[in-house]
Amino acid sequence: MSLLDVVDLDAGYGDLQVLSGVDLHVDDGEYVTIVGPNGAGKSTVMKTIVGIATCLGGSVEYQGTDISGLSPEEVVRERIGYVPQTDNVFPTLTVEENLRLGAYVLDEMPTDRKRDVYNRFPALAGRTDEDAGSLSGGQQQMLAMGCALMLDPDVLLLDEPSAGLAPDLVDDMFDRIDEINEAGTTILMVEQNAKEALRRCDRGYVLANGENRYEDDGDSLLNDEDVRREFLGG
Ligand SMILES: Nc1ncnc2c1ncn2[C@@H]1O[C@H](COP(=O)(O)OP(=O)(O)OP(=O)(O)O)[C@@H](O)[C@H]1O
Repeated sequence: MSLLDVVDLDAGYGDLQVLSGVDLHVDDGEYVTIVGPNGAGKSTVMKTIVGIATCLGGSVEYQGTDISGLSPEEVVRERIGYVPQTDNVFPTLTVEENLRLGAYVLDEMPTDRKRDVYNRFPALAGRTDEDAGSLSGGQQQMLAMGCALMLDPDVLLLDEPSAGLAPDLVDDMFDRIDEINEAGTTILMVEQNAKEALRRCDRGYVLANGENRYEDDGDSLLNDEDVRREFLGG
């Protein structure tokens, strides 16, 4: 049993089926990435795990329990953190207010977690009372991750964390993700920046047309001639 098991998953939006028979697993402590072309269904895998997209068949199991019928709020209570690709902070609320909302399902604001988030992302610590919308793109992405980390998640789902960042910030973002994983949080990440994601992760999946195409450790996928030709631009 893995920490997270996606088994023969069919999923989509309403009647529209996007995923067909997707299998994926993430072990405790692992860093797993999903890559593939635009529209492959990568984000839909994440959205199905967190209860936003519709599971039409198969299952999502977390610590051996089927969670495919849970609402997004129930999934968060299972300590599955999720950072969507866009609109992942409230721009008119302050940094501090965003972090409080990250912990909204908890009965009490966890002060230790907040301190940990500020230690991890010092750029946020000096801007606690500023509106999230006034932060740079990179800082907003860090705040979005901070909100998810407020729950002390066992696993963090990251949907294209490098999207929209200036090139010099992309490496920094990947370094932060490495640090979060090294501190013990399991990572499942979707990335357009496929080469860098595969370099950083333990294992990767290539999805295309809503189906599994390749699965291997990151370096093997990076060095696989077919994967390179079909999906990594040679
Ligand atoms: N809310 C939605 N309602 C209906 N169809 C959707 C919705 N979100 C995504 N889709 C469709 O599902 C398919 C897969 O989209 P998805 O966002 O999962 O792909 P992706 O691999 O993450 O691509 P990208 O890299 O472009 O984000 C696409 O055809 C997309 O148009």
